[in-house]
Amino acid sequence: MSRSEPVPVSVLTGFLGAGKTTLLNRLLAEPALSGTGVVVNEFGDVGIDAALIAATAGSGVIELAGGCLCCAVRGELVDTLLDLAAAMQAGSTRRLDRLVIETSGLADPAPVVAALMADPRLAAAYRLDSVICVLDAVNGAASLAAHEESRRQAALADLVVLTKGDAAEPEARAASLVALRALNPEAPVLDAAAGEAGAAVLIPAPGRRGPTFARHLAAVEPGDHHDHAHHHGHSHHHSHAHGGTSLSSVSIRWDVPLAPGAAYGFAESLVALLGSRLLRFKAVVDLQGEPERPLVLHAVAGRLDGPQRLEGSLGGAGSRFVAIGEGLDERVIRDLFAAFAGVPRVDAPDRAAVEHNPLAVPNFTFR
Ligand SMILES: Nc1nc2c(ncn2[C@@H]2O[C@H](COP(=O)(O)OP(=O)(O)OP(=O)(O)O)[C@@H](O)[C@H]2O)c(=O)[nH]1
Repeated sequence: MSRSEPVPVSVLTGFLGAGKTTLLNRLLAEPALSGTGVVVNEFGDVGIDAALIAATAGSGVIELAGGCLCCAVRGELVDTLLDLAAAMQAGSTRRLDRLVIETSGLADPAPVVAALMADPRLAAAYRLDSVICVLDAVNGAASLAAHEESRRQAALADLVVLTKGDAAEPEARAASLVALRALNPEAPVLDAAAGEAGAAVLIPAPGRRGPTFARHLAAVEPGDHHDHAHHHGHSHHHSHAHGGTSLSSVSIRWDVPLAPGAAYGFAESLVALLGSRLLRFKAVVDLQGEPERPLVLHAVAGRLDGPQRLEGSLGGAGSRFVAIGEGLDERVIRDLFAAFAGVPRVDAPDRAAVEHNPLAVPNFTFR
């Protein structure tokens, strides 16, 4: 590809935990896709996906955490892409064959697509190739029914990759596809469980319909009462309010290596405490005595997946935990973590608990 030719871009979208990063890792391992760059966006304040992608594929990954690409960090995306284009042009960065932008699971992809198509500086350097939506065969129908973001992701897709077909009941898989078709009757569906989601996901077969201005820009029109606003709290907790529900994230960083039981126990307790209100939980954990094999934990839609391991250390960045859900109480989550991490917290609620506890030591008060 010549220096002046635009770099093809695929926007990889799909609801929280649908399997975007897992798919991307699989694609990046394909020899035909070795020249692929990645920009990954996360809702939580601490980035986890970049560590998972970098650890698996060893490719250059640019991380945009702390909000959704569609609003909170859209400006950062534009700046990042312009910087990358300038670096490729100057030859200080390897020329990419293609770029994948993995949006957060809560992002509306339409403004990202609009930025790529409408900004003349970006349009000169990049060419939007496809919008790929990852649809979870286990949780897809429920996500599409409950979340406007999920519906917009599905509606805008040129291509859908169905994930978790290996784990889904046939009824759940069929319901996900029916719900998809009601929103997007045309996009081809590749079934990852059937081995269909190879390099062709990013290198379109001749004849696969590409994105059109009209369709994408129509999807950007705010004609569907989509109310999308961010309210940033302090740096570890922010929310995403829309359509009457409020989703928020709580992020924890922890510098001291943890016992596997502490990390897993925290995750199990969080899932038990919050149930389906916990839309997503993910963690990379620096384990005591095993710095080269960090623990990876995922929960999706209130269900904890089996623990996984990374090969390679976290590079001194410490453990990171992110919970995303409805009505999260940051204080409760932090206290729960502290209990598993073995850190006593003598603060206001504990103090109240002891002072008002009928079993407390008589006349004991906090100073
Ligand atoms: N059984 C099964 N599990 C999968 C599949 N794809 C992903 N998962 C699991 O689903 C969980 C979430 O996967 P991710 O790839 O992190 O999902 P994501 O869409 O990137 O998540 P966010 O970026 O947080 O929205 C992990 O536990 C994965 O191992 C699949 O095809 N089959």
